[in-house]
Amino acid sequence: MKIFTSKQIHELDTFTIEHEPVSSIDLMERAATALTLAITKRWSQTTPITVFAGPGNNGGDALAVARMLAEKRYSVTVYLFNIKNTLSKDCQTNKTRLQDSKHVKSFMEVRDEFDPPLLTEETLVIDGLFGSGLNKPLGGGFASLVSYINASGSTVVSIDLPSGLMAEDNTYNVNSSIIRADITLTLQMKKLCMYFADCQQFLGDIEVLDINLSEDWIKSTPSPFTVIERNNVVSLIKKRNDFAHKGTMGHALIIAGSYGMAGAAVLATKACLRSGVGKVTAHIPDRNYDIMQISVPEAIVHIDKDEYCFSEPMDTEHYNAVAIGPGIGQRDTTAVTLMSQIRRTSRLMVLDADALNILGYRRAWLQQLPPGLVLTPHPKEFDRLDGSDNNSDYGRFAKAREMAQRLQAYILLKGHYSLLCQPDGSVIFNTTGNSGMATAGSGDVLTGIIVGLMARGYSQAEATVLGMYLHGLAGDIAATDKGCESLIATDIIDALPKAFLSLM
Ligand SMILES: NC(=O)C1=CN([C@@H]2O[C@H](COP(=O)(O)OP(=O)(O)OC[C@H]3O[C@@H](n4cnc5c(N)ncnc54)[C@H](O)[C@@H]3O)[C@@H](O)[C@H]2O)[C@H](O)CC1
Ligand SMILES: [K+]
Repeated sequence: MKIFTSKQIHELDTFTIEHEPVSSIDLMERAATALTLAITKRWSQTTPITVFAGPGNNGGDALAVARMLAEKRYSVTVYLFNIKNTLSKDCQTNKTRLQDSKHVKSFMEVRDEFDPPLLTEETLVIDGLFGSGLNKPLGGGFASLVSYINASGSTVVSIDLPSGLMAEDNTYNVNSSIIRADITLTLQMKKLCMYFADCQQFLGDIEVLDINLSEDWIKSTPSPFTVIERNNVVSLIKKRNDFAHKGTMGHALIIAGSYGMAGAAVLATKACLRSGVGKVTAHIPDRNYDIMQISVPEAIVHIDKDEYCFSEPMDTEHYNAVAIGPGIGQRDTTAVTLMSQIRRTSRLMVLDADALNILGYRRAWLQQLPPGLVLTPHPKEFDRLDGSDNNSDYGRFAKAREMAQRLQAYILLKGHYSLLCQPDGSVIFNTTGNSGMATAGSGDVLTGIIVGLMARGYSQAEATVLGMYLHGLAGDIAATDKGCESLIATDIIDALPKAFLSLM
């Protein structure tokens, strides 16, 4: 599924109007009908409703919804903000239609002074001030109105977007000038901002309302941003050959776990074994030998000459893919060894956790990275790699996208909607996973899955897409049994078989 920018959605609108064909006022009526249905499904006629409409088409939608609700005998009070004395054409038409309707309890057009009405916890506020046409953060009277609505305790339904929220980049927005909706009824498709964690506080629950915008346009218009769907993942899965043996199913090498961090190596290795690969070798310091042998009897264990940490690069020719990082620590010896290991490895490689921290603290080394690496940072690790802090989620997304192009790397940025930035500038958002997966070791499991899939014969792009989807799906399956609060990384590994099976 593609994600389009607000500019593109506007083009989609225009295309639909020309080619369906449908007049723009009838398209607005269609949107309002869907919005009204979504509201009447949830609230009965006894709910007092206050509608705030802006001067553009978001306001036009709101006025049409107000009329439809009033005609269904809801008690509706409407404020239309027309400060500049210009309404969009369809907003103007809907203003006239509303004034002609006999059922609206009260309608007021605000030109300058405005005394906000009493809003109580019983009131349902319909927020149609601004949608995808917002071009800068709200200020002045609109910002005050937004703060007033937010403080009212009323339930708020936002049309298309919470007013004040930009459809894409909210880096420089002002939180207090954005509506905090309980429900956002968004038209046709989710906007880019809806995939970022720092925007969730404004969006509430999101329902996407289909208003039948042109499928031809949607199919034929490219977008660098997409959302993984189940069928994309199912089509990636490789069938196992009936004559397969462990020698033909790939051999993964995992360099992980310094002294005191054996668990990271154990988790990555176990997850890797559950990912369909033939063999897994774990390279660990001597002190962790017994732990690994006992915890994962299926693994081959290769011991570092150092008792405590990763200190000597390995010959990787016998392996199909290599993962480096979970729990390796950040000692200077390990840092130097990491770089020589990267330089001498020609196999597909995933770098995670401490491998990324090492690079984050020695950013000049980034220039020496070969193309084609998979990097799996969480937000903090990415900020270190990028040498910045306080990134907004949009900012981090934009920088990760740029970095993936510059380094020709696959950067999987972990989060609620994990996203994969590819060397060609495309970005794929994941939709599986839950808050229970924000737990120690969860990332080590993901690394194990990805290296297993790469060793098994998947490309970097296939392994990261399939890996992040499976990891989230296994987390979702585990959460149905363990709940988000109690979920631990091992539960994700234990649910991997069911996750795989559900895709077969
Ligand atoms: N394809 C669809 O999804 C459909 C969407 N519809 C609705 O239309 C709006 C977008 O309408 P548009 O007129 O383009 O923009 P807005 O109503 O969001 O606002 C435009 C209005 O606001 C002024 N403005 C912009 N920024 C600011 C600001 N910071 N402060 C004050 N004023 C501002 C701008 O100058 C304009 O006057 C979409 O969200 C849907 O709700 C259609 O109805 C159906 C198809
Ligand atoms: K809105």
